Amino acid sequence: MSLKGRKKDTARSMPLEQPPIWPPFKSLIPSNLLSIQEILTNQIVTIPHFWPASLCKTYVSFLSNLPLVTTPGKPKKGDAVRVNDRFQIQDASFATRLWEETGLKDIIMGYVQSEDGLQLDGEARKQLWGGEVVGLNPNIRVYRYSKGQFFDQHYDDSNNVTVRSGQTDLPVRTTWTLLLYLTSPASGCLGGETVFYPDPAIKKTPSPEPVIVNLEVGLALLHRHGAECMLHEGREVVAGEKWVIRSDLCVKR
Ligand SMILES: O=C(O)CCC(=O)C(=O)O
Ligand SMILES: [Fe+2]
Repeated sequence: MSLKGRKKDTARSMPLEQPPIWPPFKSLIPSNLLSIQEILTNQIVTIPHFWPASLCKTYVSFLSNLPLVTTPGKPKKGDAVRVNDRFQIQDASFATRLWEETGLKDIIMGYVQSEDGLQLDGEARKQLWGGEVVGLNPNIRVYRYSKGQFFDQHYDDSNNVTVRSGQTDLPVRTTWTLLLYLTSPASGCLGGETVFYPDPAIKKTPSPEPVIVNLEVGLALLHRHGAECMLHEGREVVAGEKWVIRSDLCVKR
């Protein structure tokens, strides 16, 4: 499919809002016990148990009190249909905390590497993440999908943003989407799986089976976006509520 005319997940931001006072990251498991699981080569990985269930629960309670905004009825031309409630904030400080204080930086950068996960050397790591990773997109999005809500098929764009590094603002580019699931069937949420649709290896031949990522409390899902993004969707929630925190991996420009 050509890049033109693709349905996009646009993330128009509303700056000037005061960031929330996010709860502290309690009871995280040590980063050397986290692993990167490959779901689809070069496209989708997961980090199981990235957040413990207790922290996810704390966050769902906290996020429920934020001013979430329900999707405006009709999407703008070229935008995907997203039917959910969203809170969006430019919060460089939270993005840095999420990157540095949760073990994410350690495992993405390969400072720690568990035996049962994806093993990468420096070059392979750079190839996979699309450059030299420097942190997370300060554009933080929180989604709540109630029964009947979904995110229709779309592609995620790569964006040029800046991340704070010490005293300077670094020009960066987003390369992978980060989705952190806070709910799952274990917490009463049914449906809502994130589904990816691979293109056929040879044009005009049947497409491979979709890749379904099931919700798991505390699981982080990362998928490549931009020009090599796979068509994907958030399936309709059929019971309970699906809560997700979204950011993106950023590499140096
Ligand atoms: O909620 C999901 O499972 C998918 C979210 C998504 O595709 C997005 O944020 O761009
Ligand atoms: Fe997406």
